[in-house]
Amino acid sequence: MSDLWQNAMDHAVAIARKSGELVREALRDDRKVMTKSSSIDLVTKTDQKVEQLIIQSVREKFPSHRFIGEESVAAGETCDLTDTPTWIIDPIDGTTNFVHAFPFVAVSIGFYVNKQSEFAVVFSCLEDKMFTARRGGGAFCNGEPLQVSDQEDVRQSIIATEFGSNRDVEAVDKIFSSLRNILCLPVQGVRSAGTAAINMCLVASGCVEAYYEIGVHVWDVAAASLIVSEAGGVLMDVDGGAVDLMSRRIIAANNRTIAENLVKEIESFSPTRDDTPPPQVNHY
Ligand SMILES: O=P(O)(O)OC[C@@]1(O)O[C@H](CO)[C@@H](O)[C@@H]1O
Ligand SMILES: [Mg+2]
Ligand SMILES: [Mg+2]
Repeated sequence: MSDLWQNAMDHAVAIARKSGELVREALRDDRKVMTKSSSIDLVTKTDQKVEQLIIQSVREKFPSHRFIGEESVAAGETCDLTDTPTWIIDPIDGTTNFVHAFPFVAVSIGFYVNKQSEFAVVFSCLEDKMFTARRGGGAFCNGEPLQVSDQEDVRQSIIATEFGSNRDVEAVDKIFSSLRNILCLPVQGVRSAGTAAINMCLVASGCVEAYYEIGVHVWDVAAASLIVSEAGGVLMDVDGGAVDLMSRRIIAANNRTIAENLVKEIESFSPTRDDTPPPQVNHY
């Protein structure tokens, strides 16, 4: 039987590769930086250019599809996931890395229908690694199948996490308290690639056992979630329940045992959800 979304997936791979070329060129010539919500929430013209490139090209081919894009939401678009086919785009996951030429930068494209992930593309464009997954069809890197690690012992694991862009002292204290608990289990190592999408692809590749973070956005994790689950991994909320992509909290692990070990150590908190409507402005 032919795959209903094969055409769309082929387009996602092609446009991610083209976007990656644009990112690589910009890395040589143009890394002028602007800020969004704070002095450490960075954006560049390349983030905006890549998102426009992806949205325009998809719109031409699939005019009825919808979008959730990081830079479009920053510009005031809503962040609602409906049953309509929706492309969830992070044009550059790892903008801070990009600005500093730290070599982990990804273009992330997730595709959802009826709120279910159908396919995913994460292009780690400086490593030239194209991660793909199709629901029920497995996960791949440059065409090679991916499989999570079979490690069951958290003490023999590497755990990835990030510090995010929230510098609110209470949140930072919780982030450090969780990190301290996990380090002292002890685990064999803690790593940060600087991009949620690549951290999750490392879980899918079996290089790290798990990744967790509070503060991610839906566009950081929408694509890589399918890559992890199709590589045999699990997704969980930091409190142990089902993951909710809009909640800004995630554990992506090789198996439930490792994920549940992390749940016990993480001091959870709840950032403002991605699907919270912006405050109403009254024009009297
Ligand atoms: O802003 P960007 O570069 O797309 O997102 C990158 C990032 O800061 O977002 C997450 C936290 O929001 C982190 O996991 C990751 O490092
Ligand atoms: Mg991101
Ligand atoms: Mg981004």
